[in-house]
Amino acid sequence: MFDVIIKGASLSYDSKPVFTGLNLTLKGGQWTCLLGGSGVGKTSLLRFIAGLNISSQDVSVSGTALCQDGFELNQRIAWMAQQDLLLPWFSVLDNITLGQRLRSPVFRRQKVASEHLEQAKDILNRVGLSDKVQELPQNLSGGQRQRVALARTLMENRPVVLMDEPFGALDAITRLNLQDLACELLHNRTVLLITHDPLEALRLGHQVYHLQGHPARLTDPIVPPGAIPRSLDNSQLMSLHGQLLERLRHEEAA
Ligand SMILES: Nc1ncnc2c1ncn2[C@@H]1O[C@H](COP(=O)(O)OP(=O)(O)OP(=O)(O)O)[C@@H](O)[C@H]1O
Repeated sequence: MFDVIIKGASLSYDSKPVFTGLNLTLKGGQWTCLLGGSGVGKTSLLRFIAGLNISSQDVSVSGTALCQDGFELNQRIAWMAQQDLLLPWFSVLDNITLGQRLRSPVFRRQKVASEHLEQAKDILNRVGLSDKVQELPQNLSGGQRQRVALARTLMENRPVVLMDEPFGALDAITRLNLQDLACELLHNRTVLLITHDPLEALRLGHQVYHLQGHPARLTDPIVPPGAIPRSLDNSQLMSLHGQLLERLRHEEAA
């Protein structure tokens, strides 16, 4: 397992800096959670790490995001967004194997290769959707759709997973269940999770950072005790939650 090291990350849109000189290490095989107010630059930082912010006339980018072992980072990343981004005319199976099919030679794209079919069925089983293989996304609940999105992320089988508020639109119980499932299935991956929810960050994060200010900077990390996903009946967690909410409230007001 390798760390992902972000050094001197700077990004401006139309000469307005969103963040400058940010340093952050995503520890290999651990979850790093990033909190921050709307518009502070969380998604921009995720895009920076994924190499999706290309310098142009309006966007200026500098700094590096590198794997500690020296290999290219962008081939090792899977991305999970808040919207499930499922194609409505494709079945669950076709949606989660889309990446594999797009990477096959053109004449084979219509059909899922047998090794991918087996892998997809195994993953759908693990996310509890083995009875929805041929279903269209419109016939699924919000939680089921996000489970398909998680299955698609797992199909990519990448060691680094960038998650942009993937549970944000779900009800409280579905959200807790999906947090637990993601934790189990992404065990040993290096995960960066953006969330607006301090409790989610404290349940899932080995390290929890807060991005704040203009240009944005990272606060020192909080390192909650215990294995993830942390239980909600853990009094230490609830006390940290209270402290973190107070801290966020004061920092936002400052
Ligand atoms: N392509 C763009 N061109 C110009 N400005 C942009 C562009 N993308 C984002 N911004 C601006 O950069 C800032 C950071 O945006 P970003 O999407 O990274 O914030 P965020 O913290 O992810 O917000 P949210 O939590 O609301 O999704 C915002 O002020 C936004 O308006």
